[in-house]
Amino acid sequence: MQAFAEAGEEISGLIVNFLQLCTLPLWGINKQLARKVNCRLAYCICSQMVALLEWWSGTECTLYTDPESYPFYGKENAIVILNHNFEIDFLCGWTFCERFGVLGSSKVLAKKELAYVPVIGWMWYFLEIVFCKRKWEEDHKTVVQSLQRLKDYPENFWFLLYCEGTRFTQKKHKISMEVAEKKGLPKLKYHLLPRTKGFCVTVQHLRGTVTAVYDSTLNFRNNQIPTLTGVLNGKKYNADLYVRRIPLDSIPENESECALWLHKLYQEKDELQEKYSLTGCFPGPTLTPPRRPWALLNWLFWIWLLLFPLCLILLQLFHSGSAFTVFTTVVLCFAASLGVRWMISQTEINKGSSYGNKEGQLNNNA
Ligand SMILES: CCCCC/C=C\C/C=C\CCCCCCCC(=O)SCCNC(=O)CCNC(=O)[C@H](O)C(C)(C)COP(=O)(O)OP(=O)(O)OC[C@H]1O[C@@H](n2cnc3c(N)ncnc32)[C@H](O)[C@@H]1OP(=O)(O)O
Ligand SMILES: CCCCCCCCCCCCCCCCCC(=O)OC[C@@H](O)COP(=O)(O)O
Repeated sequence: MQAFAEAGEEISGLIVNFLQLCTLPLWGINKQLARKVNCRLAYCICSQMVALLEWWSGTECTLYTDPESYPFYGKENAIVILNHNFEIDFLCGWTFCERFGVLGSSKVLAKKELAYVPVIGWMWYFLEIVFCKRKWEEDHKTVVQSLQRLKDYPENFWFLLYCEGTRFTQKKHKISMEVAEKKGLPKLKYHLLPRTKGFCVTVQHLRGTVTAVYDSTLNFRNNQIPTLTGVLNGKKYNADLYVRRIPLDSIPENESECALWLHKLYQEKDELQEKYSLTGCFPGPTLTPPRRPWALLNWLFWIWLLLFPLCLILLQLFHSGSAFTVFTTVVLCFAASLGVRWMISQTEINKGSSYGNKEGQLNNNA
């Protein structure tokens, strides 16, 4: 039955991918309309995952931020900087995007491998997500081109940058601190050394389009180690997100100064994490936006549209008594379920890339 439910979820995503494909002719006629339509279609996919987190697993997401910054959230374009320690950090990010109304349009500087993940990766193609191979010589041109395209984007968007470039592991941390030492930079305890090229080029090319950087730090209470499988199994987590709004004007234009600025920011982020580990909370007031019903309604809509007819088909198949048809259906459902499991495995840190490992330096993304 679980395989059948997972197949249903995947089918809904593939239907949306197909609808996105159907918008291709519109791009030539009215590009801004095509972008808006694709934001709505992407919302249909992302919000199903948000619904799983918010409504199915009941995960609580608390926002720590100052009241003066709060009115800007969702009303401006922003670059979001986030620590990269947890398998579901992107999903917690999506939850806040949903609550501030920018879920369909949210963007990220993502590794190229994710472009090939069915449903999510294909959806990103139509959202004009910026992809990189994490090899700067090859990335520079394409990243700049992709950023330039966002200058006239018709919806407010948040552009997520995991400046650490890869998920935190003890081994990657040790290696990146050796790099820090060689560069004469202070050691970080909770973060990998940030890669500055992507940030500097994003600030440079989105200046005038984006008005602020949201320095964000995510943690889970009581040392929870959240996983996507846990969320799908209905496990409740407690996420704390600290967001500090920094006007883009205050970030240096010069590339080396901009890189130094980012290193200093990560030193401050590290101090904040130290405080969290000592006190179990972030400083300052909490101002958590409530969860909205739209993600849940969209999820229920797809369940109604797909699971009910799929169950009927399944029942009819078993009644038909044709061993071949029953066998084929079961095999197809398990194949779809395996597909979903492979997608989930993309979020697992222990199956992560070798980027940032010493051995991986020669063969970056193997
Ligand atoms: C409020 C919160 C909600 C927000 C949510 C908003 C939106 C949500 C939207 C979508 C969610 C989807 C989530 C999907 C997640 C997918 C994310 C990823 O795929 S992360 C991986 C890809 N992204 C990045 O890597 C971004 C950061 N990286 C960079 O910016 C890089 O600079 C680069 C552009 C990728 C290029 O990388 P490359 O390695 O080729 O070059 P660099 O110049 O950066 O690196 C060389 C440089 O680094 C030094 N070095 C060597 N080894 C290390 C090491 N181990 N650690 C640190 N530094 C190292 C080396 O000496 C060089 O130094 P120098 O520059 O001085 O020469
Ligand atoms: C319509 C809904 C379909 C529901 C299908 C069921 C759930 C399937 C979930 C698949 C989600 C796939 C999203 C992939 C996002 C992974 C983000 C991520 O964390 O990438 C890691 C990179 O940052 C760094 O990689 P590493 O160098 O650490 O390695």
